[in-house]
Amino acid sequence: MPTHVPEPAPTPALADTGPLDRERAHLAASRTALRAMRADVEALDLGNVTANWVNTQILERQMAERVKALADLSDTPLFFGRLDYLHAPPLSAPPPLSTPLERGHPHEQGDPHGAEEAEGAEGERFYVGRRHVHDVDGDPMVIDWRAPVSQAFYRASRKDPMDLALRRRFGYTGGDLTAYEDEHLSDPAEASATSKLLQQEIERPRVGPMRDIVATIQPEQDEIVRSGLSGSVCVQGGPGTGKTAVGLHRVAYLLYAHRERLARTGTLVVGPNRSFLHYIEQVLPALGELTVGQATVDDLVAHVEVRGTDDPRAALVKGDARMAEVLRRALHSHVTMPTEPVVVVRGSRRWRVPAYELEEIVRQLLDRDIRYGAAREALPQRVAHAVLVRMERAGEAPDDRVQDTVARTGAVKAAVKTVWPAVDPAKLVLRLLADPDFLAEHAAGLLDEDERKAILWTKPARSVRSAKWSAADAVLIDEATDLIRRTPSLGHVVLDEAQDLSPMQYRAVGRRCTTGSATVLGDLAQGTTPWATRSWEEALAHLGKRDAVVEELTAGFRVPTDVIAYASRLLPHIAPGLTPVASIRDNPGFFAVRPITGSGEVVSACRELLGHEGSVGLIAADARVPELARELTAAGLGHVAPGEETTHDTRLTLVPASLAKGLEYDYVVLDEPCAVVDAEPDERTGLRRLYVALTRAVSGLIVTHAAPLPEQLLPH
Ligand SMILES: Nc1ncnc2c1ncn2[C@@H]1O[C@H](COP(=O)(O)OP(=O)(O)OP(=O)(O)O)[C@@H](O)[C@H]1O
Repeated sequence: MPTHVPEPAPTPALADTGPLDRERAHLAASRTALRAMRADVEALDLGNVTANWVNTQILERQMAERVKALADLSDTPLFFGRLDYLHAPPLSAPPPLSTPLERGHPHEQGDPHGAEEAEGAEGERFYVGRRHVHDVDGDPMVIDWRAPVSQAFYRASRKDPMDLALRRRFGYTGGDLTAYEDEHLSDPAEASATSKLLQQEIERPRVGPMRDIVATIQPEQDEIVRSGLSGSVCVQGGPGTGKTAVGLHRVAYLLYAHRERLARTGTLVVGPNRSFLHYIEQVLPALGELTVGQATVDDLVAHVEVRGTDDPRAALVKGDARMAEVLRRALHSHVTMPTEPVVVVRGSRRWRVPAYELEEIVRQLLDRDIRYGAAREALPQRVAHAVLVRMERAGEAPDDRVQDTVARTGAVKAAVKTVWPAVDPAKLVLRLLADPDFLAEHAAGLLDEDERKAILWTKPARSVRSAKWSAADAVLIDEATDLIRRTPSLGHVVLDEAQDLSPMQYRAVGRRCTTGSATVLGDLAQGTTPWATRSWEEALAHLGKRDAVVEELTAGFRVPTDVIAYASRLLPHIAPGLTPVASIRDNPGFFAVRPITGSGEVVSACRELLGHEGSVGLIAADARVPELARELTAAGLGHVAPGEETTHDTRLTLVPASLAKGLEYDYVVLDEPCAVVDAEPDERTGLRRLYVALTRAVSGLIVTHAAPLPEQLLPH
């Protein structure tokens, strides 16, 4: 959470302390009301609600979560905006609400705006905040930012005032309300001005993990945040355009609007690595959402222990979508057509289903779009049914219990075992990677000889346990697992830094939201894997979300103008055709490119930047990290690794370039661009890695280099 909120610059409105005092009084009253709401939940006697032990446990857990969600965090403003409507807002459908605990209070149920009249006779006034707060009579004091009535706070403009007489933004210092800023959007005489509070929020020094942007979501971001649950959205956006922020706020919005459904099906945020997930993990809890899962793609497919690595060539082939077909063929090759009849003995009679009829049953199952495992389970019943038909023809009247019994007879079981054997997904992949003939047979027409050679193990593993599985192998096992048994689908998945996923990884994520929707976030220019996404259309097809709407964000909230202009010199070489980011930061930031003669000067640059407020990152090619760590330590500069907590005294993070993606620091020292480029297998990937590293700074960047700079960075 943010630990520092700067004092807003005085605005004309500040001169009049009367209104500010009234707003402070409303804040104090809202805090009291929130405390009362919390006390109400704590005092709930569950014994009266349910006599069932399991239900009590569930309710207790929900209650604990709700109590947590109702916490009044002293440094988090309870509301950040006020809306005075000219007229009563039009009625719109309320978001569906479920259990009393989720609803929180009966007054949240029947209120179509997400708010009743906030201040009765005073008119239609709403305070917009992180969560809904009501007084003892159930009248709303703060409206959830996600409620329909709050939308005008984000979207209203002079062109479309959305019936607002006034939009007021509040400025805070710590938890204290210290400023406000008014816009009378319907007043043609009032000139439009950029919001200073918005600018201050954007330029606030970064400390610690990512924070929410709920007070300053921009209209184009809000459109994505509030897009419906049924559709998938893909957001292409350059560094710092708020993709991650938008994705997280979208989950929060969807959880509000479809709480019951998503509580049942679940939501998940997928990020590139642990340090990134750690960086973003506080955003949703700060918005009162505690139930969203977080995982890397590797976590999702963790069927085996990953102890091996692939060379890029092997990883490229293993990640190719053609592997899905290879696996499908290999799996189905286990099904053999029956050559023997099944003979079931019951009492004195023998019932015989001939091979050709069994073959017909097997063919029907193969033609149906059902999983291998489900078909295998259906087969004994089908065979038993064929037996029953014969019994009926012979004048018997067997019921369904007889069919079950027949399905369990040794004869039927033995036939199923031969015709449709159980397959272990890891063993299937093991055989493909270990047995050249098996691979050649099922990859015929799909993979050429070189490709097959690239993925075959030179030293074939003997067993699933002893195999040195790679991350790409685990994805193959996940695909095979899904071919055998359908992976359950979640209600919504947010996929961040998507551009780095292989087609097979997209498929792995896609099968976790087959019946749900997805928010896909990424930047084609930041793709640094050998299989990096070339087009969103293609990626969405692998994900199974062809119908997703692709949106582009181009306004940059992170990187200062000079720095983004410098980094954008790389764009024609790494992603021609992409729109460069336009920084909306007022502060031009600090930017220097320094030729140096030794690592000591890198340390000096860090020391210099630590003289400013906020976090500092030293980003370097992975191989240079140990040497730089030694230099920093020798110079007495404490530092942490990404994912580790910075402290007041240790604000410096030493970041291997491979982990910089998605992260940001107030000030960055970028060590030796050439080394960052050279560490990658090809120049384009190297330049993309450099682009990522160059775009992590919020307030200032120093590039230090002893070797010449990559020529693509020189002015054209
Ligand atoms: N509307 C906004 N108001 C204030 N800050 C914002 C807004 N949108 C984004 N930001 C801030 O800008 C910074 C960059 O946002 P974010 O990390 O979501 O960008 P990104 O597009 O995911 O970047 P990258 O491509 O580098 O991963 C964050 O500090 C975020 O909080």
